[in-house]
Amino acid sequence: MAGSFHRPRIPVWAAVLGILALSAPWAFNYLATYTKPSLSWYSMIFAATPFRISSSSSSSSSAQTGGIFRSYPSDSSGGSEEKATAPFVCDPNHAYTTTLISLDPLLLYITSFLSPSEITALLASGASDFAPSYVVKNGRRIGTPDRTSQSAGLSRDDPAVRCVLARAQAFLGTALFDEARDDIGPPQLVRYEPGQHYNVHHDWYETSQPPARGEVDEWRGRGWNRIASFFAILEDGCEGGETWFPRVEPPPGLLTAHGNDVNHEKKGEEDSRATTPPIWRIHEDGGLAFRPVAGNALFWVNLHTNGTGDRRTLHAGLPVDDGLKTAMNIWPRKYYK
Ligand SMILES: O=C(O)CCC(=O)C(=O)O
Ligand SMILES: [Fe+2]
Repeated sequence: MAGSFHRPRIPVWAAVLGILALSAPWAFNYLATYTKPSLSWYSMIFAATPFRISSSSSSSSSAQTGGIFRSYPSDSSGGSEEKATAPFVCDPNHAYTTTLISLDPLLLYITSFLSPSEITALLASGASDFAPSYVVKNGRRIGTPDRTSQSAGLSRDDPAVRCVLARAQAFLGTALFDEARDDIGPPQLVRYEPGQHYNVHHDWYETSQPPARGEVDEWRGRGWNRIASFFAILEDGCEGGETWFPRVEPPPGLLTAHGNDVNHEKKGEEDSRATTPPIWRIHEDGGLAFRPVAGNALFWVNLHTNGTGDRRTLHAGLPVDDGLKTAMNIWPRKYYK
């Protein structure tokens, strides 16, 4: 019959496949939004799927931290996507300045220890490896409510990591670092979200640490301890999160010393000197507290000349109240006879 209408026949399997294909992106968005998966199954599925769900933040690159997708601000020195993905180039003449905070124990404040491009590269290098931070007790790694941040080990094969470690090693000089026997140590990133902290502690070990299993090198086969600490800030978009040294007494004039107002130079803000709080201050419970400023670092010596730990290096990462703080730890190892 002319004009009769024939309904097209769609096989049931084709209809089911079609519905699945249409709903897959929505399902992944739902998972990403309403679950906080630290689970590797999620990342595995996400990596395998042909879909990419765009982040709500358009002006930043994204990285994965412990299964949670997080945004980093784009490099202020770069900006375009092309620059962000350009290979890292180490500047062996990178300039920084130091302010002597305390002579005994030795504590220095280093301004511009890291450049913006180094920060970008270091964040990218550790981005996928964040896991709950631990402490080492009796040779074992344990989680503790004293340290609630997330940490990510950094590969020493990464060009940016190598570049910064070479700078740290040069900083130590021959007084603190013997190239033939000491080791700059495995570096790590540490990240604090609101409420996270690291209670008062020292970075040195009560007893020197055993060498890596199977180590036969004449020096590296001996015991070691952390001679010094570098604590460099990568991301400072937070309230709170000061690094506090309760047993370091400020020498006279320190609060108004050069270096305590450098933040305005870094950010290029003419009038921020009036509105930006100083970088270091006297803490209400004694000692000195340092506000996190990206690019800058604290450096202190942990051990007495006889190799025992200096208890005055006690310090804490005070709780981050809001935002995010990310930093890099470098703990040079001194090997002992
Ligand atoms: O977060 C801080 O301010 C200090 C961190 C620290 O002391 C450490 O990681 O050993
Ligand atoms: Fe520490």
